[in-house]
Amino acid sequence: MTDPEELAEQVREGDLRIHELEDHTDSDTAAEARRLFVERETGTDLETIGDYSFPAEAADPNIENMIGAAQIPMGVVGPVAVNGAESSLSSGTDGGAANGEHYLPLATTEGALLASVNRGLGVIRSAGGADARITKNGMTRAPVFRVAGVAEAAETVEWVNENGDALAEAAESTTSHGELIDVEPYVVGDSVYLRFAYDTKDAMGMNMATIATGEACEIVERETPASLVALSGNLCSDKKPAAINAVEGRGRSVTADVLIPGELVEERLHTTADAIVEANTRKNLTGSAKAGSLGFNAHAANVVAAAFLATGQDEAQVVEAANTITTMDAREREDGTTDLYASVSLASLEVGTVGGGTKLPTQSEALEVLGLRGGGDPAGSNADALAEIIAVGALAGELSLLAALASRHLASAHEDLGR
Ligand SMILES: CC(C)(COP(=O)([O-])OP(=O)([O-])OC[C@H]1O[C@@H](n2cnc3c(N)ncnc32)[C@H](O)[C@@H]1OP(=O)([O-])[O-])[C@@H](O)C(=O)NCCC(=O)NCCSC(=O)C[C@@](C)(O)CC(=O)[O-]
Ligand SMILES: NC(=O)C1=CN([C@@H]2O[C@H](COP(=O)(O)OP(=O)(O)OC[C@H]3O[C@@H](n4cnc5c(N)ncnc54)[C@H](OP(=O)(O)O)[C@@H]3O)[C@@H](O)[C@H]2O)C=CC1
Repeated sequence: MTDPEELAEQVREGDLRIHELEDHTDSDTAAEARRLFVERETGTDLETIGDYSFPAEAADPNIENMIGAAQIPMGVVGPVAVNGAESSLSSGTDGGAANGEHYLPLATTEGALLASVNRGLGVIRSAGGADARITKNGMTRAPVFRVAGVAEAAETVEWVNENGDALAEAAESTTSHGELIDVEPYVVGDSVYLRFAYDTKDAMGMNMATIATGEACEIVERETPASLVALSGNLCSDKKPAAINAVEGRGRSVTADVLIPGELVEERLHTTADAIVEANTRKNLTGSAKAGSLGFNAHAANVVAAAFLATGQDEAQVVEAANTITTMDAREREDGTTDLYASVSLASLEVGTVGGGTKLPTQSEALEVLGLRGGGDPAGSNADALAEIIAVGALAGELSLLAALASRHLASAHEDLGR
């Protein structure tokens, strides 16, 4: 059937359920029929929501009950200058995945954000670029098992610790890319949690890790007294603020840093290294500690969220992906002037360049702008590079916002650009 009016009427009369439309027609007609139904039920006009530019079929793996698309303005900042081949702060270190200059697409509704990140990136470029490195990589899934008590818990943990190879064989039988890196057991009374960590290469890897862990759980149940209660037991920890991700990492743990000459701070950020350091200490460190914050930064979430929306990452993971500690340090030079050392460390940045939302047409174009669409060579290098570039973007945002605060420009900037 191809008449959206007729299909909408069938939904209204209860002859068809709203999610069954794709069983009777193509994806675009189904979305149109659903839109017509919703328009009539709610007395609305959904013309703009319905005005999307990609075939609805392309979004079949990404959404159910589709009626159209939410359009978020997308801009570009940069270039982001990343010194992947050689460190600018020390010698003889291994290279990073991203190297050179990359334009970074960001999608947001917050005026002044791109201007701010752009300013920070300009300063980083003038300072010779930032270093960025992945220091840990592992996407986690932690099922919870029931045991009778502590004796069975210990028996289960012992078996797991001695049978890593059997667990890896089972888990890796479900994927040609994923590799099981580690299984960390945790016991709480009669519950056993096994935190599986995978190298998921260029995929963010949550489907991959979940499917692989499901397979490994079957052996755990067969070989130990443990009985699976839930494939995710929240020690993973996915889409919740959690200290375990901040400490142990999840996805990519990535750090970026830069040394900015004092005169550049004064010229381009209208303040001094000392003033930025004081703002960082009193705001991002002491203020965050007093607030009981999990992150110790100003607005890393702004860059992470905008990059996630632009490049098709799972937006709910901004919860942990933005978990960042920002440090700023004044480094005195022999001539008596003071440079600014600045860093961000994102503990659990979950990103991919294949799978999930990265395949959607606009998101895939945004990854193309970065030169990072699809799988990397070697596998995993594109997702590593994306993580490093986002980290440098976050560093730029921290620098610019802290400078605006130190020079008392935040309110005026948002009066000018954000209203
Ligand atoms: C707004 C600026 C940058 C002005 O800063 P400025 O130094 O007066 O700007 P400028 O006109 O001299 O330009 C400097 C550079 O900024 C960039 N720039 C400048 N304007 C634009 C523009 N229209 N579009 C794109 N880029 C722009 C651009 O790179 C430019 O260099 P150029 O290319 O000209 O050589 C500065 O005041 C600033 O960064 N303010 C901070 C704003 C900010 O960071 N907002 C973030 C959101 S705040 C928030 O969400 C979280 C919060 C605050 O609640 C968290 C917390 O609690 O801390
Ligand atoms: N299931 C869950 O519990 C959760 C799911 N999600 C959703 O999961 C999705 C992301 O899962 P994810 O596993 O990343 O993606 P997909 O499920 O889209 O799978 C991506 C697949 O791409 C294949 N692939 C091809 N080239 C590469 C490469 N270079 N590197 C890595 N893999 C490659 C892999 O296949 P193969 O494995 O065969 O090698 C991989 O499994 C998102 O849509 C997200 O919203 C989010 C949170 C929880």
